[in-house]
Amino acid sequence: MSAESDIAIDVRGLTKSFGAKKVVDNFTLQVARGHIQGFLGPNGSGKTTTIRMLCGLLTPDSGEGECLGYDIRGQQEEIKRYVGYMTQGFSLYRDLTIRENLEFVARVYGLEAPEDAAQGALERLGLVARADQLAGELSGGWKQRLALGACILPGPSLLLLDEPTAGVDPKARRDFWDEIHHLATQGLTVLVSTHYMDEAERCHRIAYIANGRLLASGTIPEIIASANLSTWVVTGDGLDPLSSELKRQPGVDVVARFGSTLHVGGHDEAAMERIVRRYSAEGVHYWRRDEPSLEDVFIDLMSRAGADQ
Ligand SMILES: Nc1ncnc2c1ncn2[C@@H]1O[C@H](COP(=O)(O)OP(=O)(O)OP(=O)(O)O)[C@@H](O)[C@H]1O
Repeated sequence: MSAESDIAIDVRGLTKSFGAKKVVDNFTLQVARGHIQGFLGPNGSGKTTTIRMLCGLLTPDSGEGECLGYDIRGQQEEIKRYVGYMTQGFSLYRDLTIRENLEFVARVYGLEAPEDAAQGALERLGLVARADQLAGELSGGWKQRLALGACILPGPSLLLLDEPTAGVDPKARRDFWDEIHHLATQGLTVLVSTHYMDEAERCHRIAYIANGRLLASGTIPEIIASANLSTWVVTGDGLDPLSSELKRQPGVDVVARFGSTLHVGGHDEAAMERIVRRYSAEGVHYWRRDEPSLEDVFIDLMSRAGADQ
């Protein structure tokens, strides 16, 4: 890193349009070194576009900032040297073995001893026993792990991971996240986009965007507190008709089904209490006050933003 700053990402007012559509709108974020920053938002909300601006692959229409102390507008080459970017479409050569893939990537990066670098990555990722297996034969979870291994080969200071675990099974996702935490304890900063709530909960801080706008940012308790949502958990029979009915009630902002429960929330606490009293009196359902979950808050943010998902 060029500057001895504790801040790895520091961007202000990033804005980007494609044609007439403003895809990222006045995006501001700071990420401390060694932190895992989660990046969430509905499909098409501008996460990939933001990530591409952070690493110098795309120039913002307006806004400014530094990544690893380098100017995102003028020092793109320096940024690329110290950033590992795992794109959504990250692909490996299916017909090459795992070792050959890693050696190939090491050569592309111009590393001095590609064989040694590949061997180091194999050991670090627990892939030594599979080194001679074709990458095309790996399960989804191992493929992503290999992709992560390729990203960290040149020793980046910052990892930008764009939905790295999409479509990967829960066990493999947990393993992948153990690896991310391991890398962060070694001083790497990680910004990772995801749609999974359990992954969001493993981040130090979260940023949530919809329609290109940053709607919430902070630790999970901070985001939950700032949502100011009074939430009840409802159980009992006939939750689907109840859900449809509640969605039409003024004062109810969130109605979401979670397994055999319904989460119901609103910003107007008095209005919510009136609704709860009325429905509780019917004696059909059991209403219990609870803290809003992170997912409740995101559902609320999304509906308020009018995001189409
Ligand atoms: N090069 C481009 N030209 C035109 N439109 C683009 C381009 N890149 C992205 N877009 C549009 O910008 C919007 C935001 O896309 P982006 O990929 O940044 O969202 P995202 O949050 O990463 O979505 P997802 O979660 O689906 O990956 C989308 O409507 C997309 O179609």
